[in-house]
Amino acid sequence: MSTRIAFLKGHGTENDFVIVPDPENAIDLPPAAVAALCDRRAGIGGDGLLHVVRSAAHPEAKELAAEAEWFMDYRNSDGSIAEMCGNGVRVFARYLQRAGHVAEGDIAVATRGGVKTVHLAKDGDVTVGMGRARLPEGDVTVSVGERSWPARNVNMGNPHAVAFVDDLADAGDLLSPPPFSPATAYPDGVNVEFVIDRGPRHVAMRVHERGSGETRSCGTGACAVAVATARRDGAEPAVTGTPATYTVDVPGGRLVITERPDGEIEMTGPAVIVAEGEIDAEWLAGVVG
Ligand SMILES: N[C@@H](CCC[C@H](N)C(=O)O)C(=O)O
Repeated sequence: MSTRIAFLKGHGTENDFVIVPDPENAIDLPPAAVAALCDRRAGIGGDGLLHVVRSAAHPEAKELAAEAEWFMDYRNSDGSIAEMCGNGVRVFARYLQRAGHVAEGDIAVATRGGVKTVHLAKDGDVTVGMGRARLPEGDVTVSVGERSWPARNVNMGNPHAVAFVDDLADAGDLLSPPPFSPATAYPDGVNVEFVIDRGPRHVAMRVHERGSGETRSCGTGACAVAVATARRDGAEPAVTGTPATYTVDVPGGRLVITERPDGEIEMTGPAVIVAEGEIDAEWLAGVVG
């Protein structure tokens, strides 16, 4: 009889994740295993995978264990590692609540982008403190086919290029990563957001995620978009002393993002667990080879 591995499936604004609870870090998840699990036809399907591990049991998070009991070992659907996932961390917290590992209120989650505070109500939306944005200097351009746009370089722990376009359809089918220049701007690749205005402090975006392709939402991307739009609008909370709140529509829903005068960014949106089941460990071992 084959061993079975528990999993859950969840999403935040339709940015969907395979969740693998593994408190003691006992499950081997090489990139090929992650890619197989995230495969929408031959696997479970997801934009990424949330490996749920106690910080003390993970070499990358051990030193954060005193601050945060749980580590979000996030992987993109191609198996690559990313520093942070804003929708993922809200879904991760929702899972911890459902599993009885945490109660309502504020909880700390360790990520490769540092410890994040997530506010969990019993039901409803989940808010996460995303930290501060960094805005590296220098002009960046992104392209789709023959068209190019200037983009704002925003780092939310992970890299983003934010381009304002006339129409979200201008981004085309986004079946491959939009090329960018200069090549030195993003040595580890980049998430690219295409943005249009919808109204005062209200925008809509599409995103091509590094390691996952076009997704229906990206939390770090929505924060990057909010910050880039605020700067374009001349809103700089650190200078004005007034928080700036932007509504960001994504294909899978809506996120609300506030940048405070101290630079800290909060993002609020839904986080839902939709299913749970078991992975056949023999199948997984077979696909990894
Ligand atoms: N969907 C995520 C971002 C996931 C990581 C990204 N693809 C990267 O490689 O940086 C989010 O909600 O932030």
